Amino acid sequence: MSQITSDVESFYQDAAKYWSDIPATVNGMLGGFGSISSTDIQGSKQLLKQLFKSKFPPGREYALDCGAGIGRVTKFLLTDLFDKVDMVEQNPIFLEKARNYLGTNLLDKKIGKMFPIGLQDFIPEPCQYDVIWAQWVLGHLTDDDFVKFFINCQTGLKPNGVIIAKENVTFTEEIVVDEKDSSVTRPMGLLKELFSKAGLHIYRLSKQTNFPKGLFTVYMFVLKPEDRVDEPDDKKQDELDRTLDNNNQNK
Ligand SMILES: C[S@@+](CC[C@H](N)C(=O)[O-])C[C@H]1O[C@@H](n2cnc3c(N)ncnc32)[C@H](O)[C@@H]1O
Repeated sequence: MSQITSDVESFYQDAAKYWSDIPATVNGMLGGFGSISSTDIQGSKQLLKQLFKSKFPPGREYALDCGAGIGRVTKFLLTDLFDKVDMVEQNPIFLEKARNYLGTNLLDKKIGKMFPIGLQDFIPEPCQYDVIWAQWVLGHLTDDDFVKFFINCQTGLKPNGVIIAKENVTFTEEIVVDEKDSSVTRPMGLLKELFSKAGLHIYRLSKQTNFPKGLFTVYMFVLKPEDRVDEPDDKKQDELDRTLDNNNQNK
C-alpha cells in the first residue's frame, strides 16, 4: 500500500503497540465513542434480520467475529442471533478480558474458539461459518493482506454463508492515514476494487444511520463469492436492495 509510510512489518507492530495501551472497555474499542455502540448494534441487527428474510438466507448456527477486541459485537449482536460464535483478535489480552466481559453463561453456551492471531495470518477452517463479521479492523490490513484475508474467508463459508464488512469509508479520492493507531481509512472506490480482486460480489451495501456528525461515514458491505451469485432471484434481490440503498444514501 503506497500510503503506508513505514514498512509492512512496522505497520502491524505499531498497531499492536497502539492496541496494547488501550483499555479493554467498550470505550477503548470505539476510540472514546462508546456511546455509539447501541446505535451501531441496532443497525447491524437490522441488516442481519433483513438478510435472514432474503431468498437465500445465511444459516443461524455459526458466526465468526474478526478483530473482535473484547467481544462487543460478539456479545450484543452475534451471540444474540447465532448458536455459536468464534472470535479472532490480534491482542491476546483483549481475548482474556473478553471472558469476563462476555460472562460465564455466554462463554459456556455460545462461545466457540478464540484465535489470538492477526487477520493477515488467519485462515478459517473450511466450510465453517454462516456469517463472517469484520468490523472496524480492515484499516489495519495492507491492501495485499486485505485481499488475501477475504480470499481465505471464502473457503470458511458454508454454502449460503456471507461475509459482512462494517467499516469507515472516506469520500475523498485519497486514503486517510492514521499514524497514531497505524491504520488507514479507504475510499469507497478502493474498497470496491479490493473486494472485487478477492473475488467477492457486493450483494448489499447499507449505510449506518444515526451516528453523530463528524465521524467517518460507516457502511456495511454484504459480500458473497462471485461464483455464487448466479441465481436469478438473488440478482433481482440485489438490484432491489441497491435501489433501496441508493434512495437511503440520498436522504
Ligand atoms: C476499533 S477496534 C474494534 C473492535 C470490534 N470489532 C468492535 O467493533 O468493537 C479494532 C480491533 O482490531 C484489532 N486489530 C488490530 N489489528 C488487527 C489485525 N491485524 N488482526 C486482527 N485484529 C486486529 C485491535 O486489537 C482491536 O481489538
